[in-house]
Amino acid sequence: MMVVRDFILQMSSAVGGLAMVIMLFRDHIPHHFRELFEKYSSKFVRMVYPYVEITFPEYSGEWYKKNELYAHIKSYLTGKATTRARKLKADSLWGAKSILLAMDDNEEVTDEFQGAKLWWSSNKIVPRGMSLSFYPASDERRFYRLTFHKRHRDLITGAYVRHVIDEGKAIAVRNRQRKLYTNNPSENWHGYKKAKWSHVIFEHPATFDTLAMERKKKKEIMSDLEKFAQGKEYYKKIGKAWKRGYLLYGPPGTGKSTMIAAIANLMDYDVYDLELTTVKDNSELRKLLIDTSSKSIIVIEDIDCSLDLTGQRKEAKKEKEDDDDDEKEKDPVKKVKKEGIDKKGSKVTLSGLLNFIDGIWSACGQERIIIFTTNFVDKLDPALIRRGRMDKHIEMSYCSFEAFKVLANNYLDLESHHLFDEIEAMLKETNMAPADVAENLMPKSREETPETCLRSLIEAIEEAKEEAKKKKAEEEEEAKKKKAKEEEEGKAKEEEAKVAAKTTAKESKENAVVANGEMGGGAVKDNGVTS
Ligand SMILES: Nc1ncnc2c1ncn2[C@@H]1O[C@H](COP(=O)(O)OP(=O)(O)OP(=O)(O)O)[C@@H](O)[C@H]1O
Ligand SMILES: [Mg+2]
Repeated sequence: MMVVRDFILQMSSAVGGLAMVIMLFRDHIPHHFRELFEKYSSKFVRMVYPYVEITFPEYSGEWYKKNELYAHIKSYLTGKATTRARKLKADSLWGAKSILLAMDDNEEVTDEFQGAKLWWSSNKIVPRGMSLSFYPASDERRFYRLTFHKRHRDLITGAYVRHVIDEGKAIAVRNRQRKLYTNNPSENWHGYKKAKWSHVIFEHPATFDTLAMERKKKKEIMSDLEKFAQGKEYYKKIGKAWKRGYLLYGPPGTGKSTMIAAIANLMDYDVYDLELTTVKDNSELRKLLIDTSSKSIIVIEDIDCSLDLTGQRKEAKKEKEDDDDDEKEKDPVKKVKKEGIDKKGSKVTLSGLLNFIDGIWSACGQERIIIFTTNFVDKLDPALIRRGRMDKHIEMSYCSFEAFKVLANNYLDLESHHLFDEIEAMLKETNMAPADVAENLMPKSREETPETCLRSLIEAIEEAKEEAKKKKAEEEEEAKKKKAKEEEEGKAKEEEAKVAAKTTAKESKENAVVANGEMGGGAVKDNGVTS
């Protein structure tokens, strides 16, 4: 069949060549023959070449978004190429057990579907004038071409394409390595390494089982996630984009990052770790968003430190700084500092970020979770974390006894121990982050036993308790001093005010005397009384 098609292809190109020659002499053909000629020549070509071609480009749309169809076809053809293509390209997947063999450029494989034969070819368009280079050009355009007989048009454009997509998706899931992405600075969005995101294989071992947290809270989060994963139809019904926002807040070392890894592992999602400070402006932020895939978690860690997101209050401060501009112009050091900040700093604004989370752009792509983490939830603008944007607020707290038991089980394989009661009482009185508890529970040498680890934890809690006491005493002392100072300042101000009032009274008296003296020297009123 392949030979027959090649023959037909050659024939049709010969006919095309003939048509070209005729076109050249077209002007010499009498006018009334010309129309007839054009009509029948195209009919003739269609008769001789009864095949239909569909192309599937790698990038499509105005912003060259990655075409998901292309990715599905690639996965689908990976299976076919391994057994049928002559020229294969080994796609290495870091961390994968085996290499993936894909069709090389300009290679062709045949496929069959319900008795219909079809051909897939892998192509690329290299822009003209491109010099020979080992690396692919940035504007190289890749695409797959599907060719089939026109009598199978309905079958291929309907059932077959659906079959390719489903099969491609299934193959992708089987070969899938979850990825951890981070955004590239926009200077790297062009050229050979053009990509908005770089990735490594996601291999974090944290799970909800290993997460130290109260069982009830854990269960609640897990069922929220499961409900979300099954919510496709529900979100459609309520007219909401299929995404959910989580805000994880709490002191350092309480497991916020660990929780993100556990969520990714539970949901089987990719993770996009967005470094906001390298995003120049809102438009870049939007481009990054549309380049993320479905079934993913978009994370912004330490959101309070990432940007100036406290909104209006900071604006006022900025205005004040602008007022000082004259002064800065005079001081060269201040001037350089100010210009440096203006040029380097990210111009992503609060409203840009709000749009990123739930603007109309956020609906492109589906099944996405957005997670913010912070140590200082009170610092954030309420607009940023209101429900609907950050749907679920999760407090990651200091280690409770229940959380400790999970850690003891993880680190020491202990379900119970006679020291547990003591630890329970101590943890009630002292705040200690799970990270610190975990560090103490981890045996550092062969000699260490569960008992010694628990004892070292008890010591650490005692130390932390002492430390907290000392800190509290210092704070109280500081507060006392501050109060005394304020009182002293208040008294001094009062004294100053009294002195000032006395001086003013004295001065006004003196002025009155002077005025009287002047009036007495000559000003006589109508009634003859001097004033
Ligand atoms: N709740 C927890 N369950 C299990 N391990 C924890 C938990 N909290 C902390 N850890 C341990 O402590 C380490 C630090 O935790 P993690 O990085 O998740 O804290 P964090 O809350 O993200 O801190 P930061 O606010 O400083 O980013 C982790 O590698 C993990 O081993
Ligand atoms: Mg963290």
